[in-house]
Amino acid sequence: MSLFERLKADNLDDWQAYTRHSFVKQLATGELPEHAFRTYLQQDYLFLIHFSRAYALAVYKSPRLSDMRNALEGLKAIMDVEMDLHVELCAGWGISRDELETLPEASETMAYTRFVLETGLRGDLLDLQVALAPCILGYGEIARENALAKPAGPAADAYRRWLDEYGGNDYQSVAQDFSSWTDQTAEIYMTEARFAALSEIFNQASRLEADFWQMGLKA
Ligand SMILES: Cc1ncc(C[n+]2csc(CCO)c2C)c(N)n1
Repeated sequence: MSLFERLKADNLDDWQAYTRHSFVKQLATGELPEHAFRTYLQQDYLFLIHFSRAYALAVYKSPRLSDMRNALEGLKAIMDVEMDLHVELCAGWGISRDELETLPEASETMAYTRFVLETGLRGDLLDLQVALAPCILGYGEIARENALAKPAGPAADAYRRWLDEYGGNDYQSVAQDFSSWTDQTAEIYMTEARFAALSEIFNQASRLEADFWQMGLKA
């Protein structure tokens, strides 16, 4: 069993409150109001800026050169692929890259990103990877569970594009590689005594993910 599977099993209720959140369900059917998605995506752009910093911290916290390379690949995937999706979708609403960068940051965005950064700063690479795991593995799971969804309505194209991005083979292998990389780090740092503290980090990050969806819904 991978470390991720153990963490998920230990936090199943909070995990599903995140991955099966009504934001996700409404996105899959197309019922999600477009302004909810737009608010989410704009905040997510700011989120990804700080997530890039967290991956840069993962380079710094890497015990081996191979870990540094994995962290660097993750950093590049966010800055070269994922942020472009946001820019592309926001361009469809007439919002430029410059405007995205200067948006006021919501407290949900601040809470989640600074939690991840702080967890990485005070801990080792394994703590940081566990704080990143709900984000990276959750989106992979959400896209898989909704692979057959056919969103309807005015924002259907944007919702389909979003689901395809994370459901595609490229992203699915990013998620799989991240899980394997975390298992490799666990071989160095994991002890049974640490599991409870790691599970707490995983739980907090999963709840902050659910809050992030809720921020979009309440917009
Ligand atoms: C709130 C929030 N949670 C998770 C992701 C997904 N995500 C963030 S970084 C990353 C790795 C890219 O290789 C992925 C998939 C997101 N965008 N926003």
